[in-house]
Amino acid sequence: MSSGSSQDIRGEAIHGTPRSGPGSSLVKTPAHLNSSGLRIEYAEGKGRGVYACREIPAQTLIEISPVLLFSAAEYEEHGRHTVLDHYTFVWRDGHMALALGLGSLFNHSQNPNVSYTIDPSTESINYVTSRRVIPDEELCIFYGHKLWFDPVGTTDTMPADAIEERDDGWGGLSGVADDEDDEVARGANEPFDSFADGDPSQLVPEEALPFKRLKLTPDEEEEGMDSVRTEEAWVVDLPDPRLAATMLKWLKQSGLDTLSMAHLKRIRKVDDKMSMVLILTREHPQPPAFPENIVLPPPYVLTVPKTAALTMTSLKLKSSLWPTIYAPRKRFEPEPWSRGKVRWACEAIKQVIKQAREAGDKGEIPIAAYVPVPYDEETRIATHMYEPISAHDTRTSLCHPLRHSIINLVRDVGELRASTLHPSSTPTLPSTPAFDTTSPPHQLTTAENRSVNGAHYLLTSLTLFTTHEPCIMCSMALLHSRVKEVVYMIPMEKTGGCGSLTCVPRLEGVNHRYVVNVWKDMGKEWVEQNGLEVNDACDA
Ligand SMILES: C[S@@+](CC[C@H](N)C(=O)[O-])C[C@H]1O[C@@H](n2cnc3c(N)ncnc32)[C@H](O)[C@@H]1O
Repeated sequence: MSSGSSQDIRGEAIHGTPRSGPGSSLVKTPAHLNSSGLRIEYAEGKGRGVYACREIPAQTLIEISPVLLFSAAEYEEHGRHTVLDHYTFVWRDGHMALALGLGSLFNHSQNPNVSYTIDPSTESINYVTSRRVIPDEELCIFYGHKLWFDPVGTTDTMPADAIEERDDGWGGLSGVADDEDDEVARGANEPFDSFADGDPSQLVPEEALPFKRLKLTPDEEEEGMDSVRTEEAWVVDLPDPRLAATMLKWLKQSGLDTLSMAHLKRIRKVDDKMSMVLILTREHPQPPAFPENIVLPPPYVLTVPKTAALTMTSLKLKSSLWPTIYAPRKRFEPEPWSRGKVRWACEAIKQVIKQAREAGDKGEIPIAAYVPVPYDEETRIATHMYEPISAHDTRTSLCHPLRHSIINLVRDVGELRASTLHPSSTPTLPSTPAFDTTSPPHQLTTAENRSVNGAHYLLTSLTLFTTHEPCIMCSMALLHSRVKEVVYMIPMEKTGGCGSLTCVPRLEGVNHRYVVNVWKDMGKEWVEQNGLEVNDACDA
């Protein structure tokens, strides 16, 4: 597993000296209490292995193994000269790791039925089935191409390049998918059907989802003074504490009591000295003028925190500038997904790919977007979405640089919903091509306008799937549309507004944030084979 060169030790173990390494079959295998229906058994020519006692659906979390970490030096000096060399692999920061529990007993297969992700925060590895596993089937992971033993198993045909590079230890496991990296699961041959069976109400563990959710809010918040965000405000000293009530009343009446300072306490008391923060200088560049009956010293500018304190440490730091409100935020807790909902997403992804391919066949840029009928009944009723809607890119056919699939779709969905509320208001829906330039739009009456109330561009509560990452323009349009969630497949390094170039819903100050889910990386080859490759400068 390690990248050491202790061939002799490996050789001894592989060829089976009892108790000297993996593969000794002189000892009975222990029972295992793992509740996922796994057992340990000898696997012909491989030593112990992990087997399924019953059928296990795809994407089931079957084991969480804590790991023991060794420093690189400790490992180099001791570990690698022992049998541990068969079991340890490269972790992060140069550490070596030994999986406890069942983790060290999964054998290698070229066609694995189990994938794994490391979780550095709990120093553990999660093992998830990448396809349906039948009773008594051996559960195997993929160690990588550089093996240090001769793999056993009919399907384990070694690629030539792997044979050449064989003595590199458990290099493959150094490629364990790290949840901070993108890879979610292996077994990419069945990318969209792994959830086809199993209980639809069963919740899917985060690491088994076929997409990765982008974090929209930072976890760490201002734990050092240099990271505290500040701005300037007008402050006045109150020589007489009784003036505080009069001033508060005046602030309210004069409209200076704005929400932008809700994170600050109005009054600061240091020893006997009382001061009051009045207004941010960006909102009021000049010092506010007090009414004649209130006699106070002139206001002065002071640096104050820009936001509330999320942690006790930041409260202490911020309050040293000005008393600040403590408002611990719930960490970003993503909504759990059930197998049924993942299945729904897989179907939507298949649809959007189909639409994009068809667009490509017609000579358009092969990018499409799709809003399926919402998964749950409640949202279907609330949104009036009983038909899926899709749109593709029409920049080529309409010779118009703004006809991106998402812009087309936002308009189509919005208009469909507006027409559901007011059938007379939008007579030509959904429009294909998405921008019908021939028929003039119906002019809404004032009353219609009021009750449609933005429904003609709103995607509130809906999930939008797109083949390619939305560009910044489209990401902004999605923000205005109040879409709930966006799922995309192909990141757009040069133009993407949902994680690549920037992440619009993560920007400070935006008044709506939508969830962004990035489908697991299908690889460049897959993109090419499916006709979804677009010019680097193109965006969705
Ligand atoms: C992490 S251990 C796996 C558990 C091991 N079979 C045991 O009994 O402890 C890795 C070792 O298992 C053996 N092994 C794993 N997969 C194998 C395979 N496909 N064919 C042959 N040996 C295998 C090799 O000896 C390897 O060094």
